[in-house]
Amino acid sequence: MRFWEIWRRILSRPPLPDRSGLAVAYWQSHDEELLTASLGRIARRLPFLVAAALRLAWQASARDTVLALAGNVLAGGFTVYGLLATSDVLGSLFAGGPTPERVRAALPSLALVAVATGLRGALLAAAGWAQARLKPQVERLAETRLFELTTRVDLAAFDDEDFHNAMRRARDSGVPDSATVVEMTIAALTGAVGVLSATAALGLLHPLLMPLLLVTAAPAGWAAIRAARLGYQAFHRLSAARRRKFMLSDLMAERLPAAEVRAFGLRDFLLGEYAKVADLEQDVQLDVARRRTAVKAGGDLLTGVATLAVYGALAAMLAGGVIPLAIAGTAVLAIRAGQSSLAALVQTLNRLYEAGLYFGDYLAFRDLAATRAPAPPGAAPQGLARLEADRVTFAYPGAGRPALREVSVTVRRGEVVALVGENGSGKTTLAKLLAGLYRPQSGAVRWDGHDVTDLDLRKLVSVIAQDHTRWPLTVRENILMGRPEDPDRLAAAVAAAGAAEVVAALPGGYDALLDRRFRGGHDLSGGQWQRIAVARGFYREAELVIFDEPTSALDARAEHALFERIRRHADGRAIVLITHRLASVRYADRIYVLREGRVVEQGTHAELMARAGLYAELYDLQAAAYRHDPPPPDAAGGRASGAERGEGVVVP
Ligand SMILES: Nc1ncnc2c1ncn2[C@@H]1O[C@H](COP(=O)(O)OP(=O)(O)OP(=O)(O)O)[C@@H](O)[C@H]1O
Repeated sequence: MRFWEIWRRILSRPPLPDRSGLAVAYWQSHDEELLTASLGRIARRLPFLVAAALRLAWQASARDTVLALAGNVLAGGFTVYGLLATSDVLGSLFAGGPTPERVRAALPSLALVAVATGLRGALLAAAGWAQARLKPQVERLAETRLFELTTRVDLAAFDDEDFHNAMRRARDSGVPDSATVVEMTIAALTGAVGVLSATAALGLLHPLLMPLLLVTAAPAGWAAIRAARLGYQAFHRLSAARRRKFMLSDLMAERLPAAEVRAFGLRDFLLGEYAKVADLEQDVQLDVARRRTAVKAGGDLLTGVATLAVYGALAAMLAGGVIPLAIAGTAVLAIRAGQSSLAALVQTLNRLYEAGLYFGDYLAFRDLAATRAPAPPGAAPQGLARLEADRVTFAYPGAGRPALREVSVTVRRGEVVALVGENGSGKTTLAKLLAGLYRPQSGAVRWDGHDVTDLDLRKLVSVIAQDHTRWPLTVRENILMGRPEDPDRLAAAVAAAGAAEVVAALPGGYDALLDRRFRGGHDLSGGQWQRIAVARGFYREAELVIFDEPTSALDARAEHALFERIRRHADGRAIVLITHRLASVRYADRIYVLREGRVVEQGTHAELMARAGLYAELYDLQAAAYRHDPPPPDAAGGRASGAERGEGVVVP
């Protein structure tokens, strides 16, 4: 009574110490449904996981899968054969007559035992070799499939926290465990064949012996499954915490944030945040270790009791004359062989079950990602005459309010269309919708009348993003971005972006590696990086080119030159330009002014100035700064008189 009480208390889960509210912090997600799934439901899931793993193995290498499976099954057949031959050996040895006679009579069966053991060993070795070859092939296939999906899902999936958590689980554990599941499936099959062989041998010796072996299976099986489940629950509970830990470790140990960490004295703050997450992780892991130990001890104890009962039953059968001594002797061997196969099987099932849960995450992520993958794009349009956003509304996943509401804009071939507005007004979001990177929740973006979601725009759109990626590649690769090299076009794009002197100054020129983390790597200034990013945009020769703040890091001369080139670049293509430098949009064919996700004004510079609205107000503020004027009266609401407007003002 007392034992059960103590054990029950060890197994019960005490509430985790909530250090600074981390256990319920916003980034920590729980999937209650998975955590509370019954053992029965999970056990029903195993065959599905095994089938999925074998399918993956088959696709990775059919030959190695067949060899691994067939080798193990055939080896099991030789186990039965060897045990039956052993029974004959014992029968001959326990028979009456002089000892040399009995040994001689046992020799043929002994030879058969030796042959069966040798063949079994050879088959297991061949199967083991096939299994070892299978592992890296399966892992590679699983990883390739994952990255095929992560690079295909729509951009909005990356703004979704649930998607991120699922991706992290699939990547960190699902992929390595896909190979483990395959390995354990084959090992479980080997163990099962071993147990079945021993059971079959016992059945052939005497049918009553058969159930005895299975009695020892129940407690160990229970303990294995329960322990695996505890481990998985801990992993799941820590999924979001681990993601935050990785993020914090990047902030503390990566080159990019290193300067700000020092400049802002963030060391103690970051270490403190890290300690909170690490404490939580440690608490959960210790809790699981404690409960796993209790489960294992209980399982071992019950297995010992069951083994005692089995040998007791065997002794009773022998004493009662139900089985002869030779059969009892072979039965002991068969039970021992069966038990060691059973122990291996339970261990394997334990690992299979545990890895299967993570592999289940991988499969679930693949399904989830497949639902987030856009339909295969249709044909690529031949050119572009008119691109139009028609009353588009778009909200980011989980965002309270839409970033764009009922926005309509039009860009025609040969035009430069500018999007202006204050921070957060929706310019970048609109540009991404125009490029077909996000899908609007209502309304449509049409490319010559066709919805962009039905078109393959990959070769027709060039986006020079505000937060462009600093690819850790060579200068050449940074500009070509996987396109074939055309030296003339490369030189023209680099010149147009004002990047020629950047390339010339780098040792190695186009072949210079732009990543200081590698030996011989270089880094560029913010403005130099921006020139490379602009060259990347020019190189693509797209029908639609989107420049999102292309000059934010450029010096005045480079900025002026770039806007001139952008205007020239519009010849034959459509340009969307996002910038806060309003002097540079004066020559745009049309300007759309956004405020809180809506287009509040549109027209040419002259029309918008005459309208005396938001655009004119922002323009005057900038112009006044360059003229050293005091800001126009009532800068927040009204604006200066028409005479004060910046038509004639020289703004760099
Ligand atoms: N990935 C995202 N997930 C959720 N909300 C976002 C995301 N990106 C932008 N937003 C929100 O959408 C709104 C519009 O952002 P957007 O980047 O389009 O503005 P913007 O006009 O380009 O601003 P800026 O001038 O500062 O570049 C903002 O309220 C912003 O907080």
